Amino acid sequence: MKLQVALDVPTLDEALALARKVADYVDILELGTPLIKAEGVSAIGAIKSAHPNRLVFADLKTADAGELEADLAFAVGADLVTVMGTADDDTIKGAVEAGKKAGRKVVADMITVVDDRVRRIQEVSQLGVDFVEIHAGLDEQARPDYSIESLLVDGREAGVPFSIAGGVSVSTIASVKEAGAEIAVVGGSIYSADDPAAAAKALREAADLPPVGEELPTVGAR
Ligand SMILES: O=C(CO)[C@H](O)[C@H](O)COP(=O)(O)O
Repeated sequence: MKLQVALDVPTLDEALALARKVADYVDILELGTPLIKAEGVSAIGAIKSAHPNRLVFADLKTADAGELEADLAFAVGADLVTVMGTADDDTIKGAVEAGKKAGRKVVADMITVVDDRVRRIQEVSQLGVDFVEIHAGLDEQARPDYSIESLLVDGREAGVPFSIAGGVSVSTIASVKEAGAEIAVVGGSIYSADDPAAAAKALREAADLPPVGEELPTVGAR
């Protein structure tokens, strides 16, 4: 399993500073959606230039014009982009097409509630995304009855490559790995910590992950 940090901070300067602190302990650096909205896609290139041997994940959460938006992010250095798992099938196919052209990866973000999430996960996988992010967003996490467990249940059942995002912490990351996730995505547990580097290191240790290598990590089915 790989560890992905979500740089959910509002400015590029803060994202660069946070990335610098945690880069030794994470495989993937994610530019959160608010950061991309605030700073534009050029921020993707800035993070990639600063960390060429880390995968850079652009959390575009594309809802329309899949090929166009993915093209924009790949052109400036994104290794992976997200498209909404509940977007129109043609939007997802467009993003997949952009991924094929660029030789980069496309992730379907399953953040939106759907009646049968496992079925939709399998459908988007068939549309060609590299993996799905089974995800409870910040608003869903804020509900008192929120538990990460339902994400893990669906991941186990879906039978396709997946990542998990939704308040992953040092106390849950081992269960994320045990469920078979390829990637654990961690935002708040790292960026809200007094010492983000120590938090990222502790997450790695809690999941018994090997040290981050010098090579660019590989993720996804192809
Ligand atoms: O995409 C996101 C919110 O939409 C977050 O980046 C993702 O949920 C990870 O952050 P956290 O660990 O705080 O949930």
